[in-house]
Formats: sequence, structure tokens, C-alpha cells
Amino acid sequence: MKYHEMSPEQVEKAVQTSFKNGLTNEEIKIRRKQFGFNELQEAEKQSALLLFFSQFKDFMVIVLLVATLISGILGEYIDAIAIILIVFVNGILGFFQERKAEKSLEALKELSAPMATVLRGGKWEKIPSKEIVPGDILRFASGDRISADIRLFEISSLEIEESALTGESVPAVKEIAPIHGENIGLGDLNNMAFMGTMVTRGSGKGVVIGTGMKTAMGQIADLLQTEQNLQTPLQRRLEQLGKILIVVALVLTLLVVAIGVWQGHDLYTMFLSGVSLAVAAIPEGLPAIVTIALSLGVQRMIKKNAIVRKLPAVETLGCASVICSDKTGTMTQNKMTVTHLWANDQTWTVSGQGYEPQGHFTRNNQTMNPAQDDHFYKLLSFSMLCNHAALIEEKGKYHVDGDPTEGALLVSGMKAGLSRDHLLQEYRIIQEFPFDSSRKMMTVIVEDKKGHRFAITKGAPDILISLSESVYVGGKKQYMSQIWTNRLQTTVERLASQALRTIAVAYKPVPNRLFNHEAEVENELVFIGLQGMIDPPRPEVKAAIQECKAAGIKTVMITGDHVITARAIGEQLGILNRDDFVLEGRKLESMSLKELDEIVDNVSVFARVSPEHKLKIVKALQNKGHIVAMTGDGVNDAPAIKAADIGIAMGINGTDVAKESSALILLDDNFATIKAAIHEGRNIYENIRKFIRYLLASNVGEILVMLFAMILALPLPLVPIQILWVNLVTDGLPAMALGLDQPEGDVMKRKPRHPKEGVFARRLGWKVISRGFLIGVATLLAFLIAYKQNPDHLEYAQTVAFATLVLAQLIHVFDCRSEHSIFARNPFGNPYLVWAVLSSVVLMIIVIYFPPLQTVFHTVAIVPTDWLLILAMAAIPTFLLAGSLFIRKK
Ligand SMILES: Nc1ncnc2c1ncn2[C@@H]1O[C@H](COP(=O)(O)OP(=O)(O)OP(=O)(O)O)[C@@H](O)[C@H]1O
Ligand SMILES: [Ca+2]
Repeated sequence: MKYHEMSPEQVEKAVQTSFKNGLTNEEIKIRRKQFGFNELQEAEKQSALLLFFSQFKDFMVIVLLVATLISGILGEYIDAIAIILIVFVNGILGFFQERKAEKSLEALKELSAPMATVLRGGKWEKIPSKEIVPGDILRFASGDRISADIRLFEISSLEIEESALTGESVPAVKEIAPIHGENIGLGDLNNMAFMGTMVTRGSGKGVVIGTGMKTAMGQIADLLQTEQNLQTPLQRRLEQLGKILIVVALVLTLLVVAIGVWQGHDLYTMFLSGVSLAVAAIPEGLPAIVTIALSLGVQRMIKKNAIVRKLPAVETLGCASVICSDKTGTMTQNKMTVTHLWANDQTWTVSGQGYEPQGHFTRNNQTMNPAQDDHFYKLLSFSMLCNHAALIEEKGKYHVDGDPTEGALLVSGMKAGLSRDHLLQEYRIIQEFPFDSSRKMMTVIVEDKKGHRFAITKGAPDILISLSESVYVGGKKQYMSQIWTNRLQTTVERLASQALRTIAVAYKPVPNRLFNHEAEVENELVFIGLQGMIDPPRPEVKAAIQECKAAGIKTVMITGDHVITARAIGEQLGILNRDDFVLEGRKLESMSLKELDEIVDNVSVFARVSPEHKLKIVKALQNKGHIVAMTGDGVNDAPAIKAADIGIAMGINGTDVAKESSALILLDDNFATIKAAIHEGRNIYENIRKFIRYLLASNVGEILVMLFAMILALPLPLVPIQILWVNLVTDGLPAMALGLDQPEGDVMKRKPRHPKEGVFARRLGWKVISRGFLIGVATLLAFLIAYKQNPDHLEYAQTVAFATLVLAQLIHVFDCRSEHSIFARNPFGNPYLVWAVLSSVVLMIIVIYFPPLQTVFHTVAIVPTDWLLILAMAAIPTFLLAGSLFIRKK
């Protein structure tokens, strides 16, 4: 018999598990051995060896290797071996850089790996989907992606979208009864759920019958989308720029060689110098370093609870000009406590803190036991029945498993001495229509001991008022007249203006049958009462909003809550500025996109909106030229998250679907984390700018010193191996250290960067050319002075030039830390950079003074007075311009 033909109990036996307790740890181990991990096989990755060799494929490196080989054959052994060694070390460096970049990208994937809720050893727990084995019991709800093939055994309004498997885009309505018949296709197996499909409504439980490649998804492996890590815009721009730079470097190198030969240098020396120069000056390593800087930034973001799913988002973050954020849980703590009850035309306050079920009910210094009053009894007990949450006590601390709003309703009932377990002995739950943020209500149908059935609906008061035809007051139903409507509305607004979130409860008797659709019962209700709960703002959010404002980023709150509640919280958090207003979902709905465009810049709170409205908000803001960050958690949030420039999903409360559409996940669901991520995003971009600036200026310096020397008919200021050494040492560690630099103090005080900004924007091009030019000139001057003093000893002058070039670059690297000037911040503030520079200096000294290396690098020991000259010349490029800037500022 196939699983879909069995009853749930038969399946339970067949796969040897327990619906009540799940698998035991021993059993899981055995099955893991037998079935392996729940993974689809992926295409092979590039091997390490291949990656290593690909470092050498670069054209100029090959030319260099061939050239050295020739020089080796011609007898220049030491030079040949040294050059090959340096190229080799360069290759290793590039290899490790790319390796690291790849590894951290993999780690990223791992972090955003899907999770599943399973029952193991009698307890529900969240585990990586990879660890699921056949026989595991899974639980899932709207927005989850199913992580294995399962046979369903408990469902509530469950609908699953299976287009990935069946091509059918209308969600399948699930059932649990066995299915019999011939020729049953995947699309007909409605008591099963398949790996990779998506729950669009309701919730359910099932037992795993297939994992990994043994799933319906595993059998159509060619459908596997191997996820691509898109290049960031900057990487793309750098790649284009790289091509131009290669041409420029080659042309200049050719020029150096041509002029050199024309001036009488021998062809062979010029050829080797030219090739070395080309290898040194072509910034082929730039993309790898950019990837590393990006992924290092990503690591730092993880420490701040933000997970980047798509690398381009790191950059876009720095451009964000509007953050649209959910209120509940993101700006507030999502720790709900009922403080007010309204029923029978009376408002009572409830004392107590958090979820601890202890407190009193008071009104005008009177206390009461609400369980004794039929109105309040109905309000509290019905709120507990129409409820999915559980209150859990652990070591004297209470927390909620489920929706915090519902948790608060459990707690208020318990304060009156009620318990859900007792209530469930009185009332049997027949059917349930789950809460969704578009309807803003939830309904259960219960049957009491006498067999009478009625529907209990709880939800947003304004909606329930309009669906009710009477109010339960003074022990009887009173017609919902205009007077009552007004009175209820005023009450709701009074509670809402205290920033309380309000939930209304209503009921109605229903006939003994099952209903297909919630609309059949959610009408003609009897209004019972209200519960008002506080949800305090997260303490750090107010400051974060302030900081965003200073950074030119506007914060917009989007909430399903009541307009007045939303306004009260918006004011508390400082979101609502003087000219800003609150726009209600209903109005938004009736507006055209054009009309919304007109006003969207002045709306800072959207209230009573459905997730479907978010897309319109994103579009309108984008039409106004904004770069929009948008948060979300549910299935219906996905389109807006996708459409936003930076889609953000909640890590704790977010559904799989929301996470999959997002570029960024907040591990702590906290608004302040968005701010931190933007801060980091800006910093990463600035750091990339820093080392682009550094590397390119260094390269310009290297080329120009050679070019000028040739034009002035001088001997070669640097020998090939020295050029290669400079390239290796100064481009290696110091450039990496710049990628680890701390943000400059004012990054969050600048306006957001324009997303189309080019690599050389904000005077970067000028800085590269001017510093590079000065480095070249200064090095040449040092060379000239040393050469004039000692014309018979070329190696002496070359050593001086070598030291000047290295030091000039190592001093310049400190200048690159600031957009303003080297004096704008403590130059030694980045310890990595200090160590990188120090070790580069030590390496240089070894190369100059260690005799065996002297032969290799054609250096000679120079004397202290030379160092004075070198230092002075090396300092010129940085301090000349920085100094002039400094004076101009004063
Ligand atoms: N579990 C629930 N059952 C019934 N009604 C609910 C429930 N949760 C919330 N509501 C009602 O629906 C309204 C909207 O809730 P929704 O979850 O859409 O938005 P929100 O969580 O308040 O805001 P945000 O979009 O910022 O998360 C609430 O104001 C409340 O009145
Ligand atoms: Ca919500």
C-alpha cells in the first residue's frame, strides 16, 4: 500500500514513529546513517587546485613567466628563480583571497539555510531542514516552505502552493483522508505535502516519508536552481573599469619600453622591466579584494544580527533613503500585556507585568473577579478559546509559544482564574479559520456540553463593530444602533490613544455543520467586548530613528494596527514630524498610484494596512526616486520585499517565503539592526573606495616613475624584481587592512550615496592621479639625487628609489583612511593597518640589508643620511596636498 492510501495511523506504524512524541535521539542516529542528510545534490564546485592555477592564467603573468624562463636559459638564474618565486607567492596570496571570499559566501548560505519545526523526544524544536529524517513529525504554518515529503495527519484550513512541482499556481486544498484510485498524479495527492512547496494558508502537521533525493523534488533534479551570487553594481563597474585600466597600463608600459629602447637601453632589459611593470600595474586583484571586503563586512553585520543573503545588498544598503518598517515586534518589543478590558459598557484596568499570570481587575478603586460576571467571563474565556498560543513556564519565568497578542489574551484570562485546558473540557473546537493580516480576524467554531455550536471571532475592533448586529450588554443583546457604534468607536479610540493595541471579541450561534469559508460565519455577530494591550517600544529604536534622520534616511512605519494606536506610537518614537501625516489603509486602497506619489513623501505612518498595500507604497516611494528598504514577515509581504531595493525579512517571526524574497534578514527582528546594517553598508563601501584609491595611486606612481625616467634619459630607477616586490608587499597587507578599517566618524551624517555613483565619484579620480603623480615624482627625485651623488653606483640609487617608493606608498595608505585629510582622524586608529605597514617596513629593511637577499633584489646597504632623504621624499606626496588642504580650511 502507498502512503497516500493509508490512514494516518497506518502511516505512523509503517514508518515506525509516534505522532505524539516523534522520534528518539537513538532512532534519529540510526536513520541518519541509513538515509543520509535531507539535501538535494548540487553541482560540483571548482576544485582548490583549479582555483590555484587560475591565479596564473592572467595573460601578463604568463608572459612574465615565459620571459623569466628565457632569462633563466640565458643564464640569469637568480633573477629567474626570484621572479618565479614572487609570482608564485602572488598566486598563493590571490588563491587565499579568493578562497576566503568563496568560503565566507558559503558560510553566508549556511546561515540563511532553511529551518524546520520537528517533534523529537516529545518536544517541538527548530532544526536545520538538512537534519530531517524519515519518520520525523513536522509542523508548519502559512508562509513556511515544506522541507521534505510528508503525509499529512492534522490540518487546519491548509493550502499549499505546489507550482514548483505541478506547474499549478492555484494552491491545493489539503485533506487527511486516504486517497484511492488509479493513475493518481502528484497534483491529486492532497493528503501529502512535498518538499519545496509553500504553505499559503492555514497550518498542519505531517510525518516525513521521504527526504533528500528520495523526494518528488529530488526526482526532477534538473529543476534545481543553483543560486547565483550576483555581482554587486560596484563589482560590475570595477570589472569594466578593470578592462580600461589594463589597456591604459599596457599602453603606458609599451611607452616606457619604447622610449627606453629609443634612449639606448637594451631591448632585453626593457622587455623584462616592461612585463614586470605591467604585472605590477594591472590591478587584476581588485575584484577579489572587493569580494573580501564585502564578505568581511558581511561577517561584521552578522555580529550585529543582520544576515545578508544577497551580496549586492551590502552596497545598496549604503544608498537607502527610506526605511519602511513594521511596527509590531520591529519597533516595539512584541511583549503584549492586557491592561484594559471593556465589556457591559464598563472599562476595567488589569494590573501585572509581562506574561506573568498574576494581577487584579480594578475600576474606581473597586476590584472584581471577572469570572463572576457573565460579560467579562465571555470576553476572557472566548479570547482564550479563539487562541492558538500557549503560555509556558520555565524556572518561574513565563513566555509565549505562538502569537504574543494571543499570549496576552491567555494571560488576562488566567489572571481571572481561567484556564484554557479547563475551557477545552467544556467546549470542543470544531473548526478554525486562522488569523490573517488582511482580514485582521480569526474565528473558531466550538460546541458546548449541550451540543450547541457557536462561532467566536476575535480581531480588529473597527472591523468587528461593522460585522456585528448587536452588542451584549446588561445580560442581553442590544441592537447595534448608530449610538452604540459611536460609543464603541469612541472607546476604541480612547484606548488606542494610549498606544494600546485593541482586540475585539464577538460570537454568534451557528448550525451543526461545517463551513467552507470564513465569510459564511464572520457576519451578524454579537459584540462582547474589548481587550486593550500595551506593547512597549524597543528602547533603542528612538535613537536609531534619530540617527537615520541625521544620515538623510527617512523612517516610515507600516502597521496593521489602528490609526490612533499607530499615531500614538509614531509620536512616542519621533517618526511623525510636523508636516507628516498618518495614512489609513482604506484611503491608500482607493488612491491611484499617481495620487499616492503626490503625497507619499509626507506620510510617515501607514495604519490599518494589509501586507498587499506594501507593494504600492514601495512603488510610490521608488517613483519619487527613493532607494527603499522594506521589512516584512508573512507570505503576503513577499512581493513588496522583492520589489524593494533592500528587502528585509524578520529572522524570528518571518516566514520562509519572506526570508527567501529578502536580501537581508534581521536575526533579532529589531529596527535598530537595520540602522546598524546601513551603517555597516556605508562603511564597507567607503572601505572599498579607500583601497581602490590606495591601489590605483600606487600603480600610477609605479608607472610614472619608470616613464619619467625613460623620458629624461635616465637609467632604470627600479629593476624588475623590485617592481614586483613593491607590488606584492604594498598591495597585499596594507590594502587588506584598509578593508578592515573602522567607519569614519561622519559616515552616518552624510546624505545617502547616489546608487549610480561611479567609482571615481567624489574626487576619487583626482586623488588617485594627484597622489600617484606625486609618488612618481618624489621617487624619481630621490633617485636622481642619490644618482648624482654617486653616478658610478647605480644599485645604490636604485635602492634609494626602491625605499622611497615603498615608504611613499606606506605613508599614503594612512591618507586613504579619510575622505577629508590625513589630519581628520587619528592615523594609527586601525591596528591592522599599523601592523601591516610595520611588517612591510621590516620586510623592506630585510631586503635592503640582508646580504643573501641583496643579491636577489639588487639592493645595497644604504646609510642613515640616505634615510633622511628617503623619508622626506616619501612624505611629500601625502603631506604636500594634505597640508595645503589643511591651510585652506583654516
Ligand atoms: N491573533 C490575532 N487574532 C485576532 N486579531 C488579531 C490578531 N493579531 C492581531 N489582530 C488584530 O489585527 C490587527 C492587525 O494586526 P497585524 O498583525 O496585521 O498588524 P500588526 O502586527 O499590528 O502590525 P505590523 O504590521 O506592524 O506587524 C491588530 O491591530 C489586531 O486588532
Ligand atoms: Ca504583522
